[in-house]
Amino acid sequence: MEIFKSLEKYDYEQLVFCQDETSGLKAIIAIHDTTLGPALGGARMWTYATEEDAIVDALRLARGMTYKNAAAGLNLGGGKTVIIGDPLKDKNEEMFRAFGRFIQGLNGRYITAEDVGTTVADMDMIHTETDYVTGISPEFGSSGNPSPVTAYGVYRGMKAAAKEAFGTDSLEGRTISVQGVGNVAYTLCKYLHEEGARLIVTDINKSAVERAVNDFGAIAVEADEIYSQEADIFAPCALGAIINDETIPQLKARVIAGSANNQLKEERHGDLIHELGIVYAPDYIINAGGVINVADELNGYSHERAMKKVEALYDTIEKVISISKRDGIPTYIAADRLAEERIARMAKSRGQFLQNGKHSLSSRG
Ligand SMILES: NC(=O)c1ccc[n+]([C@@H]2O[C@H](COP(=O)([O-])OP(=O)(O)OC[C@H]3O[C@@H](n4cnc5c(N)ncnc54)[C@H](O)[C@@H]3O)[C@@H](O)[C@H]2O)c1
Ligand SMILES: CC(C)C[C@H](N)C(=O)O
Repeated sequence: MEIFKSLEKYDYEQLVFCQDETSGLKAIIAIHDTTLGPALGGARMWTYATEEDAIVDALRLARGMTYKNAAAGLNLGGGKTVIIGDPLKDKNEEMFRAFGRFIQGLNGRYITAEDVGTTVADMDMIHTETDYVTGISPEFGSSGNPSPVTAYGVYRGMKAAAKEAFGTDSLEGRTISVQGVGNVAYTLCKYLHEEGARLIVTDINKSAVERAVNDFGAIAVEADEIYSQEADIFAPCALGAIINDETIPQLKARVIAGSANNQLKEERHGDLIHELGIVYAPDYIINAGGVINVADELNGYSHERAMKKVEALYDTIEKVISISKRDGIPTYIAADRLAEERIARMAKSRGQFLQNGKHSLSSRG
């Protein structure tokens, strides 16, 4: 892999390799763009088949955070970490503390949080070494687990997308197929069930499926059957690249609205679903609830204030759909425009982020 070529492609600022033999830490921090502020993005722990896969994932996810944070109106840039390892077997305290020291070494250019495979407890361990971590335990004045708030944002965004497709935002009686019923999707299913939606779920983790079946009367299907279900809405809430050449022909849903990052395998898949008349709620718009919630810690966390902002993701999805219709472009391009225009406007008034003093994270316990 030609690393500098990969960085040049989307103008990444920095790629940091973190290695600590004692704890087994092997992590890659990608900082995409700090025009709007320090790069905030979660740390994903995953068993990557190759180091190249890990680098590619870190880069893709970091760029996604630049767009997510910009479109959400946050004064934050985009970054992400991948930690190479099995979150069920390879975690230890020294690993997260070593990672925390690497973050501290970046002096505020990167702030971390949870992502797939990491938890509030992991963030607390990182916090013993650095203040540049969010989503730590509420006892520190922090916002805790971002997943339920992400779920609320997805629920709100899904309603806005449903309004476009069906003329009403009520989800009562709608059939919604949910791929992956982990941290975010469990709470999403709760909202949907409470509104009277019919749920079809799948997960490679059988106990996650059982929980959704028992708690919400969901119908369980095999992992590869989820795309072809007779559903009104498809909610991808597992991993990325699931909208692709194999899955698009199977889809019957008129709306795609879920929490997973990087849902389109390639941009052309966004064009394809647009041509098919599917209303696609762009991933980084609809799943911004978690980052909006953790970012609120930088102002001294208020759950009420954060939830108000997350509620407004309904309006952001409506705005993206209206740009898409006005300009005759797919929603993923409309979302990119929203984010890019904000970054360009701010770039005129400020250059690269510099940590020039303190922010309110420094005053936490
Ligand atoms: N947690 C957040 O606040 C947040 C915020 C924004 C975006 N996201 C994104 O949302 C997605 C879900 O996040 P989460 O925190 O709920 O993660 P999670 O790990 O708790 O849940 C993901 C679930 O998907 C399942 N899964 C994995 N591969 C699958 C497959 N091929 N088929 C079916 N199920 C599969 C896993 O077993 C797991 O139960 C991720 O893409 C994440 O990046 C999460
Ligand atoms: C900052 C975090 C809550 C990030 C979250 N995992 C996301 O992808 O948006």
